[in-house]
Amino acid sequence: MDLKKPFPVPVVSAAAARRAEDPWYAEPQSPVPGVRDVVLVGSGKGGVGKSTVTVNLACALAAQGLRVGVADADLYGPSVARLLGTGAGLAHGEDGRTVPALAHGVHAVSVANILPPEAALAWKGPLVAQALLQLFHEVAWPDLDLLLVDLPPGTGDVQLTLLEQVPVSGALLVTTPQRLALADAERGIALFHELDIPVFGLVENMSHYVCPCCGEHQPLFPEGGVRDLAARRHVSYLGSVPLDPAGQALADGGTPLVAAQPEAAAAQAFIAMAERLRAAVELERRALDRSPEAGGREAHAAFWEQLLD
Ligand SMILES: Nc1ncnc2c1ncn2[C@@H]1O[C@H](COP(=O)(O)OP(=O)(O)OP(=O)(O)O)[C@@H](O)[C@H]1O
Repeated sequence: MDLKKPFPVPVVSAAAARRAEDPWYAEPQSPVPGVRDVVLVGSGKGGVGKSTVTVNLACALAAQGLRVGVADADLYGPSVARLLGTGAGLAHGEDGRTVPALAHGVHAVSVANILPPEAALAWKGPLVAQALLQLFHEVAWPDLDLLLVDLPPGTGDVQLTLLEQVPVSGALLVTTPQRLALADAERGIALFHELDIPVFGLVENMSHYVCPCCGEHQPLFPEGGVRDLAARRHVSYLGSVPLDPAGQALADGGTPLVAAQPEAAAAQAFIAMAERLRAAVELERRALDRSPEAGGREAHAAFWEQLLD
């Protein structure tokens, strides 16, 4: 490969290019059969714990009685199957559709289950879109209250494709407290807001360490940045998750902390966040019920503003 040549990836995604040509462009959105709410879990940067947060929130929501699924849309680094311990091979129904794995009360499918692993990294625009939509329409999802979608980090083609083609109830963003991570998280919020997708909140991960001897909270980075970002961009702060080395070891073995040690400080943080997320999804539903048609957007925004005041 000639490294002096520009890397042959378009700067603007295929979806964004279409959008740029025609500001009114919108692909038809087809609902995911049987799924009530689709909630995206995003992050500005990679490695901030987005997949860890996704599977632990899913386990917590399932333990609270919701029917929950996780769709791993992280084409470039799918890790949900590993984190839930579901392995790579999935069954297929008589109609040929993939049947999600069930682990810790959570139904899960990863792009890694559907695609040959070597293919995904080399894919661009239309193929990415095609693969993603398979995840929603060629999977035999059972009836679900909530389908959490683990996105790749950043604000790229996957996000735009999903937002154009799958009806999404809202999103949450995971970040660590470092300033670089915060700057990218802010871009993520901006993308969702620009596309009128409610942001249910910010999750602060690996912010502190809880001493196992005395229970003291020791901050690992400068404090307050995530809360400030949430306030500045008018989104909820869903809470902070401590760095938990034991949880990390469990995750590597395919058992989410919430399932293995629900009493651990990090697990308790996930459980509390799951309750806040549930409440936010319900509020969004009520807001939509009040303003179901286009043109009711002001009523919808007013509803949220009133709650955030
Ligand atoms: N609170 C935590 N305490 C300890 N380890 C954590 C915590 N959160 C995440 N980790 C660890 O950090 C690593 C990265 O987490 P994870 O894969 O969830 O990040 P990610 O944001 O989804 O990454 P990417 O999107 O780049 O694939 C993993 O090894 C995970 O176990």
